[in-house]
Amino acid sequence: MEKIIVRGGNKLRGSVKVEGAKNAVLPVIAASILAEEGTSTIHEVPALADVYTMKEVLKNLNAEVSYENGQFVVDATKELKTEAPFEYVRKMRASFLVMGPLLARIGKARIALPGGCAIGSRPIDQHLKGFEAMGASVEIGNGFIEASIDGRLQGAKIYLDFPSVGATENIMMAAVLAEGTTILENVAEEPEIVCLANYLNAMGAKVRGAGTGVIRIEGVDKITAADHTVIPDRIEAGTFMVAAAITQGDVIVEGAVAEHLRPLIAKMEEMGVGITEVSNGLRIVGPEKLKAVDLKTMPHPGFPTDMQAQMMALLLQAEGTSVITETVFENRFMHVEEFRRMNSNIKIEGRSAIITGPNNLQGAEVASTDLRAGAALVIAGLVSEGITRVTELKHIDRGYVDLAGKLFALGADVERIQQVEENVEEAAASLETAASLSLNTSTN
Ligand SMILES: CC(=O)N[C@H]1[C@@H](OP(=O)(O)OP(=O)(O)OC[C@H]2O[C@@H](n3ccc(=O)[nH]c3=O)[C@H](O)[C@@H]2O)O[C@H](CO)[C@@H](O)[C@@H]1O
Ligand SMILES: C=C(OP(=O)(O)O)C(=O)O
Repeated sequence: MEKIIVRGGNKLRGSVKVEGAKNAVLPVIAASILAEEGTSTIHEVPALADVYTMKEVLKNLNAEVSYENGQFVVDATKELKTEAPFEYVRKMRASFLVMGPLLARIGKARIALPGGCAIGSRPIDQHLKGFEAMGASVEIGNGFIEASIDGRLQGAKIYLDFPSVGATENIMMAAVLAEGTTILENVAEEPEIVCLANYLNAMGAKVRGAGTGVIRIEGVDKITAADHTVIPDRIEAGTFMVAAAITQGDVIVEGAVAEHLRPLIAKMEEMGVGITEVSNGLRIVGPEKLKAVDLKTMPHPGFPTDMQAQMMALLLQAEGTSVITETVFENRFMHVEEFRRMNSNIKIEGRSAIITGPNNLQGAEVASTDLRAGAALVIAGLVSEGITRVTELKHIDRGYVDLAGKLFALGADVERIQQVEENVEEAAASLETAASLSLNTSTN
């Protein structure tokens, strides 16, 4: 079984470069299949498990794809197939983002129903409401969602009940080839939405208002491939900012865009962390003592849910009582049990976690429950007494390129190892898992 082993106590120093954003690149790759003509080259594409899954989804749809040295090249000019099987959607919900482009381009899509995951039930009703408003008929059966339209989608006025990131992206991609104008209200305003809109516009779409609460899309007759560079990953940047702060370190996070990180910067500054903009990113200086703060996760520009677990690790070290309220996902406190194994004082009351600190954290064997939880446990290990062993690294690999290696380069005592099992039962269980993993990933 692979583990990340952390021995706490080292202060982080130096520079770390962030990758292109996972949550921007996945919709951008999905959008690339809108192009009936030409080849798109997408730059700054991080080598993440999710990117390889998306590559398989596109290949399965009959697009020609290559991915080398951070460049993802897509030629989707051949006739596309309509189906994304459960094999992919199960590994990564973002596979569902090909539904909008397929409907727009070929009028039909059959995608496996995503189902729930560790952080919540994650329905897709808002995506479907958008497609139906544009004239598509949607049917659910046998674990699949089938959407189709005779002729072209029709522009429509659509109000989202919640500013869902995925629904905003999926509907936006469908609307670029619709007949007439689509007005999308109460949409997500995340930087990743702006990144997608910029790519769509480079391909000849007419999308206005991305980054605000209302997006207006004038349908066009044809989309042509284009080159695009993905924005830096604000969540990876935030993860290193927290790692620097918790160790009283002094780190430059290269590529961090302050504008994308306002809510995190504000909260970390309230805690006493020194943050300054420098020419190539952000410099983070961790204080000797951290102050407790309250925070609530919200859609952008509110505090990002994807930074909640990492901030919990930081708040464990703060003096006093902090309250974290998770409003975006109903079940995103799975890491609390793992933090408790590291000797921390956290109470859960409904959607809030009440943290009393500072905690005298102790190393333990803990499991990543999702990608951000995994990163947060590694961060907690950086200031724990003794050795922390983090397992279930497949989650971390969905969202971080070489997390252990990058922390090591900053001076942390961190390594990723393949541990030989100590007894026969464990070895057998591990072999079984490895066999099923290799079956699941054999297409990657
Ligand atoms: C690949 C990607 O970009 N993932 C991000 C994206 O996920 P994702 O796009 O799945 O997140 P959404 O913004 O859609 O989900 C937010 C909330 O809305 C609910 N909802 C969503 C759609 C819908 O049709 N109905 C509905 O009720 C979800 O269950 C959830 O409670 O945004 C999340 C919220 O910032 C981030 O945590 C994820 O990292
Ligand atoms: C929850 C996340 O991603 P996804 O929506 O891909 O599961 C995340 O990036 O923290």
